[in-house]
Amino acid sequence: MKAVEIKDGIFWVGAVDWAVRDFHGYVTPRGTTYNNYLIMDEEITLIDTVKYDFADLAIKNISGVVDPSRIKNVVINHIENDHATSLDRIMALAPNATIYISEKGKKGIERFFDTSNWTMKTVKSGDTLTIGKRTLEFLETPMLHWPDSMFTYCREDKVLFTQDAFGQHIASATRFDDEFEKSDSAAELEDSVIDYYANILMPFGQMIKNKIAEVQSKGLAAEIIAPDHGIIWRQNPQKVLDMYQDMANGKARLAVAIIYDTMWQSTEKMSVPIAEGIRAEGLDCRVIKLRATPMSVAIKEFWKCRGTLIGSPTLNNILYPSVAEFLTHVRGLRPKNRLTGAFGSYGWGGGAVKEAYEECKRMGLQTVEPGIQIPYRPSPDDEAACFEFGRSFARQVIEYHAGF
Ligand SMILES: Cc1cc2nc3c(=O)[nH]c(=O)nc-3n(C[C@H](O)[C@H](O)[C@H](O)COP(=O)(O)O)c2cc1C
Repeated sequence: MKAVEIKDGIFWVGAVDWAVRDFHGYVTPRGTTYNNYLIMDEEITLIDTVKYDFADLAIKNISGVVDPSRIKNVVINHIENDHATSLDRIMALAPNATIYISEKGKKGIERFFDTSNWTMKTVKSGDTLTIGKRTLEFLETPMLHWPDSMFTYCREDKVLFTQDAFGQHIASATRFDDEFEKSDSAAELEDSVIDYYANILMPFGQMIKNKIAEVQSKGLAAEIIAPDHGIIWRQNPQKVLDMYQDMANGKARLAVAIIYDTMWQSTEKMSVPIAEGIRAEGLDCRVIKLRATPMSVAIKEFWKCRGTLIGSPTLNNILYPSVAEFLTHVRGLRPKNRLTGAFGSYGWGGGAVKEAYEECKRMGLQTVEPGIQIPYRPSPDDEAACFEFGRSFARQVIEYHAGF
């Protein structure tokens, strides 16, 4: 994709990665993009770089607008490998450029490159850089989602460059929200925003709320939100701000996810009447077998639903490994405002359901107890009990949801 002007004199000069399917363990069925931006002013300024193996593409895009040796400033909003690892290639072309970066970003970038010949200036919230007609203002956003992270705001054009925040893993020939909604759909864009938030930003809800408030209180009104992945928000930047605000407030669907695994299908057999019980109370229900589903999809579905039932057989007294992996992954994401329960089949002593509850409580999630455990194969009576368990859980999810 060639450079695309996103506002007079401001160009997207990134790269589309159509092929990536595993992004540090996160499944990206639609690939992704590494966005960076070139501002053509008296001092030509590059905002972020791209993942190292896309450096040639990005440099080609920059060269389509200007000779890269003329870049005067490089702003690094985030040092993660997919955004800053072609910085050496840019600095080789523009060795006299000055890098603007947060203090923590500087310390981090020194772990990636020999920076001894580079000019680096650290910036903090409120610092500004005048590049000609335009002034850039920096806003540190620590832990959104790394300690070094910051936003850069172009005052005159009202463009907010937000690195990973408000991004999505979508490779597309379209660059903007309005274009993508026409070529694909608004629903797909929304789902990608939720997917990204659930898998990357879930732990940082309170910080997100604080930062959105800070952006508003500082009057950094954004006509364009330009993230480092996926689609750029120009038609309706408020939409993604509202979505983030809602998710940070714990918004969820009044629905239940059944997330399970099974060795010999008994736990799976239990999931059927449980799902029917949930439906009998009028709730939507998603059933997800872990080894048949990418982890990031299971996490997204967990996050979307107000209630989740964890299903696991007992293996050697404990949780089935894929279920344990899922719960460990979710624990790191520090979920809030979700109701949980557990079920499973066992042979003799059991143990998986007890462990599932322990894990949910360890995360501080509210639980519905007891769960339901069936020795070996569920009988028709057991299936009836599973149906009632599903109904009862759904009723409690409805009650719990009313508190939001
Ligand atoms: C290798 C192996 C280890 C097992 N370990 C235990 C155990 O420690 N405690 C127990 O109660 N059941 C144990 N079981 C029995 C299973 O939990 C039981 O077969 C259960 O019905 C399997 O549920 P599933 O069909 O959903 O996989 C074990 C089964 C296998 C295959």
